[in-house]
Amino acid sequence: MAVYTDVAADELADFLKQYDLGELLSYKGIAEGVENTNFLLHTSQGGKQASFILTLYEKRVAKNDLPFFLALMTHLAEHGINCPLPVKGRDGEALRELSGRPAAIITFLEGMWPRKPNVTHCAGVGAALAKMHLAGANFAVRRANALSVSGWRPLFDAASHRADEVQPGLRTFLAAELDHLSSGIWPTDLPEGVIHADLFNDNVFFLGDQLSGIIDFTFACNDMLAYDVAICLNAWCFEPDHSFNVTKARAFLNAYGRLRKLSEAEEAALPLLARGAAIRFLLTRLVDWLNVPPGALVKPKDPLEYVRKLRFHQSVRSVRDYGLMPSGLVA
Ligand SMILES: Nc1ncnc2c1ncn2[C@@H]1O[C@H](COP(=O)(O)OP(=O)(O)O)[C@@H](O)[C@H]1O
Ligand SMILES: N[C@@H](CCOP(=O)(O)O)C(=O)O
Repeated sequence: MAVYTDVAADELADFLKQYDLGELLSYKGIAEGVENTNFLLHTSQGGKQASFILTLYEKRVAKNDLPFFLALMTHLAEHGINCPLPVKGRDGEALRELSGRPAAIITFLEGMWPRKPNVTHCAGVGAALAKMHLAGANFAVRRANALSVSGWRPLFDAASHRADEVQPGLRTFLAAELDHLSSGIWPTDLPEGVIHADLFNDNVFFLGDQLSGIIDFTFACNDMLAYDVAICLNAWCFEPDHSFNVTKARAFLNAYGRLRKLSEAEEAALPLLARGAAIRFLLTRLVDWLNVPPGALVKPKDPLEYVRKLRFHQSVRSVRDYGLMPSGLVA
């Protein structure tokens, strides 16, 4: 997250009167993340201190989708996933408005996101992702993925005229990849369900090496479960020098597969899905890189990291390159 919208102390104190959370002791903007405005709140009630996260939903979040995200967190928490819970006001509502933005308070999750993910972290994420997919199976509310194939072209159109400022040749590289991925080869018949769609290391908390919870459901939607796996391969299994770490990938995929086995079709589609996931994050990063709002407290993420990842996936021939023996083959 980041801080795009400022909230004055008296405005926040008034806002909190709608909740049973006690008195506001302090609050501060959180500089991490890029999508929404987040504040850490400390309140005091009956001599006890408590912490909460206040989110003001910004640019990429459609107001109509907010009930989906809030209901999903509640559903997942009720089905054994450690994730934040929306806090309801005295009127029973979790979603309201603050400083002209849709806003919600969620519970604070203990833990730290790993700055340097190791193999154990990757295995923890694989298990947590599979558990989330299973827990989401009977969630009735639906939300289409606005950032799947048909959502990539508008991002490209918004940024392509300046892409070569970021790296010479980037525009042509992106155009060719987009044409390839939108040429009718994107899978349509793989198992679907609720996906997180942004399970990066800054959205997964650990206490030591033990995964303690997952946050940030503002891209969650219904899509192919294997696409979520592909997003995590991108987010967790590359080194800071952008080389692919097959040991991390194997740990991640095996931990996932122990709880939810990938079908042969899902395995076969993984290189393609990983290319799609790479271009999706490349494009949103590129748009953000070129459009930092003046005065915003935000550190845009490097789009070029995803050029290198995408080139790697382009060279992948089968799931073996991700460290897995394809199902159906004897080891
Ligand atoms: N429920 C939570 N508990 C503890 N910290 C949180 C929680 N939600 C967000 N944070 C903190 O805020 C940061 C940004 O949150 P995130 O949801 O990723 O932002 P964004 O809405 O921009 O995607 C996280 O990296 C974490 O440090
Ligand atoms: N994970 C995305 C950025 C959006 O996620 P946030 O949780 O950091 O706000 C990326 O790495 O491009």
